[in-house]
Amino acid sequence: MGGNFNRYLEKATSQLLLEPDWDSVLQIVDSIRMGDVQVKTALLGIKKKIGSENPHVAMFALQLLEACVKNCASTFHSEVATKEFMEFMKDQAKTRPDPVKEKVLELIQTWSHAFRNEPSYKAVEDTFHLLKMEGHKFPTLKEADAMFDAEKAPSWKDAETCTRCRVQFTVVQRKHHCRNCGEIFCKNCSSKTSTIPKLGFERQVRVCDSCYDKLHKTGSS
Ligand SMILES: O=P(O)(O)O[C@@H]1[C@H](O)[C@H](OP(=O)(O)O)[C@@H](O)[C@H](O)[C@H]1O
Ligand SMILES: [Zn+2]
Ligand SMILES: [Zn+2]
Repeated sequence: MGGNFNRYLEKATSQLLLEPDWDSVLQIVDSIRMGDVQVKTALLGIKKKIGSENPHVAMFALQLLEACVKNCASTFHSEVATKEFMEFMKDQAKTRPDPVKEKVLELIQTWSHAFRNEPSYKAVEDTFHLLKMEGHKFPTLKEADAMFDAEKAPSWKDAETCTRCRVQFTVVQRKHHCRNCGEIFCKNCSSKTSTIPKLGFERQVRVCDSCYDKLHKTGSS
């Protein structure tokens, strides 16, 4: 699978392109969402292309990064919102000429707005404020660009009894977690699986009975 990713990355950031190769971009987004390529590996590959001396390659890589942040949900966001990656983006903003510099500033501003309620993604906001303080000119924020689903999968709770039926966990009565609410359940109360696209789970993952009903409500309006 990784091989596919690299092939599409080369295609999506080829210096011969006159405009973005959106097919390859979508293939890359899919392979990240399906878990065919590790998020860390994908971001490392994109980062190398952003750092390319060739401004066309760098721009296509930034547009690819923008699409991945918009469509790959929280697993990808948490890799982008790290101090290391934001340090890299800050350096790009300070050392590259336009249009690369302008695109980097635009992305940092958009993400800072989109992640404004996510304390664990603070590195983005810190980078935005720092560059602002240094006097870098940011383009006008387009709210629409920041309206992607930045919802994060909930962290898993721990307890000694099932959240739903209160049965005591033992060496045979094992603990299980619902990926949608993060609560802890016995096997009986979490025997269903579901995809959870809004949290980036494209494959069937374990969910508790009430989350299953919420995710699959027939929408009886
Ligand atoms: O089977 P164990 O060795 O107890 O380990 C448990 C499984 O890994 C569960 O995965 P699952 O939710 O996919 O079942 C996880 O939710 C629990 O936290 C773990 O304690
Ligand atoms: Zn139970
Ligand atoms: Zn649940």
